[in-house]
Amino acid sequence: MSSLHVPKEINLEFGSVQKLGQIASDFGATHLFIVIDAFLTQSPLNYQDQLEQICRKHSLEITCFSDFRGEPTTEHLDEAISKINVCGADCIVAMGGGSSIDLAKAISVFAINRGITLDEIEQKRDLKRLPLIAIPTTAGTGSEATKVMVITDSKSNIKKNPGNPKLIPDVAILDPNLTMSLPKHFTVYTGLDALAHAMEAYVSTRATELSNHYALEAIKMVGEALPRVYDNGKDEEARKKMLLASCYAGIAFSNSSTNLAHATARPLGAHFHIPHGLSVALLLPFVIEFGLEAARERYANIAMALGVERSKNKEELAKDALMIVHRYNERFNIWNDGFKYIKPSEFEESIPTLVQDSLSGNGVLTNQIIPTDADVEKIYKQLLKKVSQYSVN
Ligand SMILES: NC(=O)c1ccc[n+]([C@@H]2O[C@H](COP(=O)([O-])OP(=O)(O)OC[C@H]3O[C@@H](n4cnc5c(N)ncnc54)[C@H](O)[C@@H]3O)[C@@H](O)[C@H]2O)c1
Ligand SMILES: [Fe+2]
Repeated sequence: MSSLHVPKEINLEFGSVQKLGQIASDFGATHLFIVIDAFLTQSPLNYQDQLEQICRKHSLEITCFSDFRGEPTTEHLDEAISKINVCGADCIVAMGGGSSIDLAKAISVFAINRGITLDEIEQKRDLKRLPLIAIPTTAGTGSEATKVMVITDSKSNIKKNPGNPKLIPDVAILDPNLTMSLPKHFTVYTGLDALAHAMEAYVSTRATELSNHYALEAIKMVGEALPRVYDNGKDEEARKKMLLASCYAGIAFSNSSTNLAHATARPLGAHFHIPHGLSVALLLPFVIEFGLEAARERYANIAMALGVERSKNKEELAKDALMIVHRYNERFNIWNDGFKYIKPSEFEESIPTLVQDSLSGNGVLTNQIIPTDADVEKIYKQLLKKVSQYSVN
């Protein structure tokens, strides 16, 4: 049976952030705890001021939490919980990329479940949380529509990603205006993350008819819009398409799964502080190569969604899907950017740990072929070889 978990409401339009006050009032909220990326509170963006104005019109009290940088950790979460315990807000709003939305998801749970641990969240069927409204400002994670939150445990330095359908935000507000300021490099990192979500969801052994629909639509939209937003960040139509693609890709993987590209990328984020989208983009081509034979027909369909001519045979089409992803990495400077974070000798020494961390979670169990330690080691070595070529250029 195919079933689909999605937010109760998704708004997609330029200017839709203006609806926040009304949406929160409809929940009966009186005091919003706004988790906002620190960068977005600064001039010239001043999104915090904009939110305050929108909320004032509806007589909503607000408390902002923006004391965090980078991807969220349990330390950030503890600080936020201390703050919300004092102000007593009754609704959480997230504005930012996946980092802000995931932190907001965690706050919505930990604010009313004293003593719960990240590991317990996945198992708890009747998980309660505060109402949650998500406003993404990157087009990549789709966290506004997913049941997953990614938080690094500050003690173990492991990126944890508990999933529970109760974590899906109640409302997603997709306002493409908010993504127009995203710099080129984050535009492609996050855009390739969305592509990876959709591709991995589509080739997963947990894929369903419903998740496949969202996955293929997302792949098609990324293929059309990502090169356009890379060339011109002010292309409004393409920005809107990327935001929708990211949301669809989120729905796809949240109702199917991600796979080996995410399982191998997560330790790169934790050990080398590589931005999430970049770490996934660096590994995706090698992971596709590993699974190409086993999921040939699926990769052929992906190639067609990316616009490759249908007259080719399945084997050629599947290889084209791989070639397109390699081409994106060249065109969007992914290898060069990867080299800024990966120092070859340090990376080589870490490979055994990276392999162990990738295989320690359940992230590889839905791969068409379950990889061995040696398979994962080979994937990291392929990446090392590739970025090493850039060190001499
Ligand atoms: N919950 C999920 O379903 C899910 C899925 C994939 C990834 N993730 C997690 O999400 C996090 C990454 O999120 P992300 O890729 O969206 O990046 P991010 O939220 O970390 O933001 C990346 C950078 O972009 C900046 N930024 C954000 N919006 C901007 C805008 N409109 N204009 C200018 N700058 C802006 C931020 O300040 C930050 O420096 C990681 O922790 C990753 O593991 C979660
Ligand atoms: Fe991702």
